[in-house]
Amino acid sequence: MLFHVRMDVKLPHDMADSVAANLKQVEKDKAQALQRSGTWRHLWRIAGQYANVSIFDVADVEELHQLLSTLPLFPYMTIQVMPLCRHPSSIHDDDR
Ligand SMILES: O=C(O)CC1=CCC(=O)O1
Repeated sequence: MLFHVRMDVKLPHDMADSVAANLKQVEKDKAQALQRSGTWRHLWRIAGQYANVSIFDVADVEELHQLLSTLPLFPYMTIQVMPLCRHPSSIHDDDR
């Protein structure tokens, strides 16, 4: 199942720079591993915002929740999820 996910990140102003840098690095490592495995299909920065739009390819909504809720930045993100299904006019065979 494909899901469109928007993540808005808001780190506390009083978070130490070193803590923030470490969290971002661990998040990056996890995100890149999930991209390599094909689970995190797309990752886009929303221009001008500390936010991203992503496409996840997971078995079901439980897997998506497990994945999102264990991201290192999860406590600092507002997340919006949209389930996707194939558009009848799509020419992309992997849109499912
Ligand atoms: O910077 C973000 O948008 C949050 C994030 C998701 C994956 C990652 O590496 O950073």
